[in-house]
Amino acid sequence: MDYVSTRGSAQALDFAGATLAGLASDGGLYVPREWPRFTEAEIAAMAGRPYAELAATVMAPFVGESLTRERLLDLCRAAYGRFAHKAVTPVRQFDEQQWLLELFHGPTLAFKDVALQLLGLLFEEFLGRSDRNLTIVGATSGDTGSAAIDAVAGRAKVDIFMLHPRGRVSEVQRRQMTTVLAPNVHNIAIEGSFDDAQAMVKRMFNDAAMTDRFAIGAVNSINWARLMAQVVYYFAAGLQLGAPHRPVAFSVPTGNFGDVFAGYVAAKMGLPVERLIVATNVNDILHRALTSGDYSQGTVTPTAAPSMDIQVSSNFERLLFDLGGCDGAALAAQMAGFEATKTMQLTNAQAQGAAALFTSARADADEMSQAIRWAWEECGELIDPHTACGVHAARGAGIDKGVPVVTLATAHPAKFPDAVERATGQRPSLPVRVGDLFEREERCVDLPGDYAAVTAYVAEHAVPKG
Ligand SMILES: Cc1ncc(COP(=O)(O)O)c(C=O)c1O
Ligand SMILES: N[C@@H](CCOP(=O)(O)O)C(=O)O
Repeated sequence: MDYVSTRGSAQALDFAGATLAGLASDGGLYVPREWPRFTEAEIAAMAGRPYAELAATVMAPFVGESLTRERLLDLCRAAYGRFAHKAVTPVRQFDEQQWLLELFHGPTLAFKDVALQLLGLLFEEFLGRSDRNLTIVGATSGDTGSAAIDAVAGRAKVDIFMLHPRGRVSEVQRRQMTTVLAPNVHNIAIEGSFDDAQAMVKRMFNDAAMTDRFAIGAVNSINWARLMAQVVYYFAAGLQLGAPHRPVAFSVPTGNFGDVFAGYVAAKMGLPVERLIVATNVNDILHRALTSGDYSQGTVTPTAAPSMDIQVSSNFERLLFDLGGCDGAALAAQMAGFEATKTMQLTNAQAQGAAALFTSARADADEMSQAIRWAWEECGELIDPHTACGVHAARGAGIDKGVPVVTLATAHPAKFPDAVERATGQRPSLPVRVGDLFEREERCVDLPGDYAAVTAYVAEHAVPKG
C-alpha cells in the first residue's frame, strides 16, 4: 500500500514513510492510494476475536510490507495490553436504540490512547531501522497531548514538543501533560486557541529552516496512522451489534474530523454504516459545512467541551479529496483559497457525496447539560461534555428504529468533573490508575502565540535529525 498527498505533488510513501513524515511536504495529508475492502464473509469471520487480533486484521492492508503480520500483532498486543478493560473499547446499552462505545479505558482516559499507544510503538519500530531522531511537534486542545506524551515519554530517538492553548484545557488534562517530567517531553502553553497552535505546527512541517535540521514528526490526526488505528473500534462495535448482517449508525463528537473520518474509512472497507452523525459544540464549522456547504472559519468560543473547540478541521481535507475524485491539484487550489480567505464553498460533488453518509448536529451549553443529565437520570451513566454532544446528536438524528445508534464516548467524565457535576450533582472521580495526579510537580513553559518564539524554543531543545 502506498500513500499519496491530498494536494497531489508530494512524493508517495509507504506506510512506514507516511507514519514518520506526518504531514506531506506539499502541505497535504497522506491518504492510502486506494481503500482496501473486506467481503461480508471476511467481516463476519472477525466477530468474537480479541481486540488486538481484530486490530491487526483490520490494519494489515494499510500497513502493507512495512511490518510482518506477526510483528503487527505483537505491537497491537503491547498497545492494547495497557487498557483497563479486557474488551479495550466495550459497548454499553443506553436504551432500545442508543448505545455507547467507551473509548476511555486507556492510560490517559480518552479515545486518543487507542491510536497513540500504537503510534508510540510504531515510531520506535521504524526509527530503530535508521539512525534518525524524530522531533514530534503537536498541538492539543487537551487529550491528544496527554495521550501522545504517555506514548512516547522516555523513548529513545524521540523528543516531543506539545503546544496547548493556555487556560483552555481542563486541570486534569493539563496535569496529565505537565506532570510527565521525562527529559524528552516539552510542554508549551501558548497564548491563543487550539487553531493557532495547530497552524504553527503545520507551518513547521514546511519551514526549511526547521526541516533542514530536524525530522519533524506528527502525533496529531494529520498523521494517517492515527486514523488507521481508530478505524478498528468501528468494526469492534459494529460486529457486536450485528454487522455485517445489520447496519449500524455512529454519532461522533467531532472537532478535527479525525475520529469521524475513521468511521468513513470503515464504511469504505465494507462495514455496513447506516449514517455518520457529526456532533459539534457551538464551534460548528463542520455542522455549517455539512448543512449548507459553507466551510468558513469562525472565532473559537471556549466551551465545556474544550477538546472540540476547533474551527479548522484538518481531516475534512481528506474527505473533500476523496469526494472530489482524488484530484490533488483541484484540492490544492481549493485549500489555498481557504487559507487565503478563511472561507470555502464545497463543490456539488463534495456536498452531495457527504450528504449520502453524513448528517450533523450542534449542541449549545444547555443541550450539552441536558444530554449529561439524561444519561445520568435515565440510564445511570455519567458522561463527559464531549460525549454529551454525541448523545444529543444521536437522539435527534431520526435514525430508523431498527438501526442501533452508537455514540462514541470519547473521554472519561472525570476529565471534566465541573461540567458533569453542574449537570447532575454528581462529581465523577478519577480511576485509581491515574494515581496522585494532583500532587505531582508540573513542568511547562509559557510562550506567546508567536511562530518565531515557538520555533526558537524547539530549535534550542530538539536533537538534530542525525
Ligand atoms: C474528548 C474528545 N472528543 C472529541 C474530540 C474530537 O475528535 P476529532 O478531533 O477526531 O474530531 C476530541 C479531540 O479531538 C476529544 O479530545
Ligand atoms: N481534540 C484534540 C485536538 C487535536 O486533535 P487531533 O485528533 O488532530 O490530534 C485534543 O484533544 O488535543
